[in-house]
Amino acid sequence: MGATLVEKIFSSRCGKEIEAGDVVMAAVDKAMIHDITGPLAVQKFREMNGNVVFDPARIVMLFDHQVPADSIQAAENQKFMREFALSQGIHNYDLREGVCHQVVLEKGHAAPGEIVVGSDSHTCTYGAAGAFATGIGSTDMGFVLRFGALYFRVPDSIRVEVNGAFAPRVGAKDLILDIAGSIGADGATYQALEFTGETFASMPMPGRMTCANMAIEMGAKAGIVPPDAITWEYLKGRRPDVRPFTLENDEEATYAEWREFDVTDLVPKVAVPHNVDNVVDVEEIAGTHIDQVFIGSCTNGRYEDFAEAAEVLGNRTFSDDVRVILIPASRDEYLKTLRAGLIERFVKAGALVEAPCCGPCMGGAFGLLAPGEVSLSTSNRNFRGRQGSTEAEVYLCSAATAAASAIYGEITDPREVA
Ligand SMILES: CC(C)[C@H](C(=O)O)[C@@H](O)C(=O)O
Ligand code: SF4
Repeated sequence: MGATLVEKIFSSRCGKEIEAGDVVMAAVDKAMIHDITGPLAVQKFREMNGNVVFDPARIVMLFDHQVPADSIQAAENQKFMREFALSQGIHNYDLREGVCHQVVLEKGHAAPGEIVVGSDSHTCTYGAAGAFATGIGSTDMGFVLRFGALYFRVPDSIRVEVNGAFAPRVGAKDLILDIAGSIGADGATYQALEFTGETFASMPMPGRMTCANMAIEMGAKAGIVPPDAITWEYLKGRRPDVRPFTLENDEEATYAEWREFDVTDLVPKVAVPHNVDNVVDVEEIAGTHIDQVFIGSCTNGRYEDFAEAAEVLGNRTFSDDVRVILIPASRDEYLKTLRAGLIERFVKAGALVEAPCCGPCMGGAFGLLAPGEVSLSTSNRNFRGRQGSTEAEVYLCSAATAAASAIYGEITDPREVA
């Protein structure tokens, strides 16, 4: 019998043949905690009589949701977490690097075949690097901090096969919105999405991250892209301890479903309020007035997103009627964007460029919307209240669509901006 990628990973980690549906105790390679969920996980760890963490080198701690601290409570949480890291000898911790998921990948904390957990739902992003990565709750994380392992019910997989080449100004975000629209916000609950086909095989890492990131928006436990030359190239220098090896699904693997997409005729897509699977072609809602544009987050806050936004912007400026907030997802991405001269261009065009953090993505630190306001955002969630008032609206799109719309103050098809 053949195995899916996820079954292969669990079989290899558990040292015996594992099938979807099996419940196994598996060791984790890395565990990620952040400023918001970390304190509760530490509390749970202590309640389990935790004194010393299982392995400080396998814990990654990052601050991103409320940085710099935006309230006394946030400052207290961060102080508490810093002290915990120091007392436990956790040195993979940083207060300045940026959005946790981007930083985990950049620092090589996730590699093919590894099992990585994080106390954040978008931990599934690391499937872009061929890892089985999933978000867990704080009680589970307390257990992981203590024992370095966790019970998993091995998910079955939906094979998402994508073929064709993208048209100009159409890319990974449009694809994953299209997939979310078709699978539905709960269409992959407790399953894994295995992203295959020629489109993924030629997709650079940033696009793979965007797609794996949004697996959870369909309810999936994980999203995974089979590791290939692109993955190994990305890991070069980040993971000197890992040598390339083959990790692929078997021809005869059993999938819960097999879905096929072709991007040849794909057009820019937008998820309209208030659900991620309310997906329409941009032209259907072109002209919708917007108050704020956010380009950033673990979904689309990478240099490539800003480069595309800059291409669309050209020598224009952003509309005076729109607050344009741009936040590179990490210091590395910020520096790349800075060195390319894009930050200066964006600032001159009227944007606010902030230091790496989650920003307005979940209506946390800043960039909140007033009742009746409309946001166009490159992030991953648009439910009511996500970016401020429950009476506000959030639309989700690619960086190209966000930039085009920011120029005109209304939702605009990026293909129309010559
Ligand atoms: C704060 C955290 C628990 C949350 C998550 O788990 O995803 C956040 O990152 C989000 O995107 O909503
Ligand atoms: S950028 Fe948004 S989705 Fe990503 S971790 Fe931060 S709040 Fe969650």
